[in-house]
Amino acid sequence: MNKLVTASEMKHFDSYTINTIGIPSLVLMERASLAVRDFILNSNYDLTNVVVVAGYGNNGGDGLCVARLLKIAGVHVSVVPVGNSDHESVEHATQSKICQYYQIDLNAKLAALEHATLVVDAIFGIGIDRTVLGAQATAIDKINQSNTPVIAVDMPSGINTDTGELMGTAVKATATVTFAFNKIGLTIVAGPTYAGNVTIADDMGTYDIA
Ligand SMILES: NC(=O)C1=CN([C@@H]2O[C@H](COP(=O)(O)OP(=O)(O)OC[C@H]3O[C@@H](n4cnc5c(N)ncnc54)[C@H](O)[C@@H]3O)[C@@H](O)[C@H]2O)[C@H](O)CC1
Ligand SMILES: [K+]
Repeated sequence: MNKLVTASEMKHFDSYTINTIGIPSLVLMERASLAVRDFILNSNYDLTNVVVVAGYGNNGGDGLCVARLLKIAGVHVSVVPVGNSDHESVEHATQSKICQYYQIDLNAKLAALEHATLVVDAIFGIGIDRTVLGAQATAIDKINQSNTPVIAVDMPSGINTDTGELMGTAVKATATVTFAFNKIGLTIVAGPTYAGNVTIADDMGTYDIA
């Protein structure tokens, strides 16, 4: 039975894996993104036009990595950036630089959702810590209005990792691929409804220091 973790427990396992054991964060990001890519490629979703909606943290970094991996697999994919680029994480910047070598549109507009056949939600993961407002709330509402299948990266954006509560608004995902361990917030309150079918990518290599 896969354990259920909180955001802080997950962050503790991540940092132990990265800083003590020595698996680089970009390696974990690549393994997480490969799990999302495999889930998508092994599914029956229409991959004619995949749109990744990405924040500027590491959840967004995963989204950029997924976009690259799908492009390499021959999928037509574009990225809609959402949020404040001043808050870009180091890993997100690295993934953004890599994507530029694969001719991926990293500045698509939200209007791209009107023609998407599949949406990848990479706005927020376990780092969400306050009510969703502004550009991120607009993006989430546009995703929900698009009536397009949505694959959430790690968490449906807007759902609190620990409580399962809506942080103002949240992506209503068709399916969620969550990393290493299941999250408490995916199993209670609004989590199950907004997560859809949950797949746990439990072979990430993230160390479980019980
Ligand atoms: N567990 C693993 O093995 C791996 C997890 N990864 C991915 O990293 C994210 C967590 O990334 P992080 O940068 O800590 O946070 P987020 O990307 O979720 O959020 C970004 C950033 O946004 C700020 N924020 C929080 N709430 C709000 C809000 N309501 N409005 C605006 N901004 C907000 C806050 O500062 C956050 O830091 C995890 O989910 C995985 O997807 C690794 O990449 C791969 C391995
Ligand atoms: K997400």
